[in-house]
Amino acid sequence: MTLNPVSTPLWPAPYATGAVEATVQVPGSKSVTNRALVLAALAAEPGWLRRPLRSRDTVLMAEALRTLGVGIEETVSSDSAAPGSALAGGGEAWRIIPSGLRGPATVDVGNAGTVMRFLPPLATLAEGDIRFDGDPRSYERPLHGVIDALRALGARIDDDDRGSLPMTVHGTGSLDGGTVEIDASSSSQFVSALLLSAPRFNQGVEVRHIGPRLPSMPHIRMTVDMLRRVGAQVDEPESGGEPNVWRVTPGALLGRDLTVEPDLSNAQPFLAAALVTGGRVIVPDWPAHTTQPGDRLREIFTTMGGSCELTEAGLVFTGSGRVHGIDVDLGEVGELTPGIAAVAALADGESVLRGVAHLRLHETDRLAALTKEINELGGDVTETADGLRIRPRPLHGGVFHTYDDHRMATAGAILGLVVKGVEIENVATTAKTLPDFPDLWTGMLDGTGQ
Ligand SMILES: O=C(O)C1=C[C@@H](OP(=O)(O)O)[C@@H](O)[C@H](O)C1
Ligand SMILES: C=C(OP(=O)(O)O)C(=O)O
Repeated sequence: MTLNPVSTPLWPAPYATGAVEATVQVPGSKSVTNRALVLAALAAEPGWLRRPLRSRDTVLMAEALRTLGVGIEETVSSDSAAPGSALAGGGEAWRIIPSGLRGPATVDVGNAGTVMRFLPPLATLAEGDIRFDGDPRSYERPLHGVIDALRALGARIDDDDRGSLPMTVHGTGSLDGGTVEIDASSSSQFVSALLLSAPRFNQGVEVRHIGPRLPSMPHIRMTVDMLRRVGAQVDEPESGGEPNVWRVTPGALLGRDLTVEPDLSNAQPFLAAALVTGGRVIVPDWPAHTTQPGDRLREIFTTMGGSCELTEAGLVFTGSGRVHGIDVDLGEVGELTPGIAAVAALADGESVLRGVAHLRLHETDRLAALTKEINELGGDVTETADGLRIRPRPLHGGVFHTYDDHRMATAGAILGLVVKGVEIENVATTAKTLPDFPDLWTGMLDGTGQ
């Protein structure tokens, strides 16, 4: 793929004049919010979603479900909070009222992997034609695993033999389901997509992953965990099942009252700020137990020189003033790669990031984009077959292009904290999962930024 930097407004990344000391309330998880919306839409009764993430990806998901007939009411008042819940006293909640899914409809997936992969299985349960379209990049992102699997399970899909978007699912109101083999080595979301709607397939589903290694296992665990919480019966490898095989039994889903955890992958730049400036950042409401891949940051950023403690106040992450290189397989936590690469470029030794070849098909080709942009600031990054080799060099200011990738923008902001004169092109792309990023970032730096 060729990377074509575009010219959009430049955001001067704030430079930290000292150690960052801040408490940062991180908005809700994209991955949890979008799974919860799908499960609530498929439930047999209404449910609540509290502290949902409101970002481009989740609003696209909510809009798509509304287009298919699901009621999603937004409330921003203390009345919406369950007594004693984290929101009592104010906050935002969505009430989700399932109804018969119906077309014809057009779903805009934007560039949201969760929308383009999780909704086609649900669309097979709608009556009528559901057309899927999205950003130009969505045409390039892999979808064949979902399309081929749904066809094998009884669906009719018209994609002009592309195996990608745009496409139309000819929904008939039900899907046979059954056993299907897929190669999910390019995206774990293929597996999650099939499992999430499977309780509503006539025979449920048995998904057998037959390809090489499967990325992002914590996200598949999240899918299984959230399915079980709404009453689905799931057999999976990690509770004694066959390796690479997941089974979901058909059955009705419960409408639940769920409070969304902070997005731990979006906590990454803030923790990185403490690491690279030798400061301290507290992220309130860090869950003690979670399936989110961002929880691995506690270990990864500790290896890279920080230390952390889970306290009543949240996760307290402290930098030591030293940043170390790391040799790590990020296959399970690929979405953390851009932020880790940025920190690695500021370390005292070389880093090797492995197991993330599939990032070439994320929002942009992240391996190419990180290599190009860090090197243009004076860095020494090379692509390997499955990741990056990063040799820290003294960096200088310049424009950091983002290629419509929210995690490129936050990676550039991390560099800008300690490298004067970094300008982020199109910081607004952070709206994909964290529209508040520029404000949260400058707020974090009150007193230590310039
Ligand atoms: O299921 C999910 O919510 C996600 C799974 C992962 O996708 P891949 O397995 O395609 O990397 C991850 O990178 C993405 O940000 C979110
Ligand atoms: C890969 C990502 O997103 P998506 O859900 O679009 O795959 C990401 O958020 O890093």
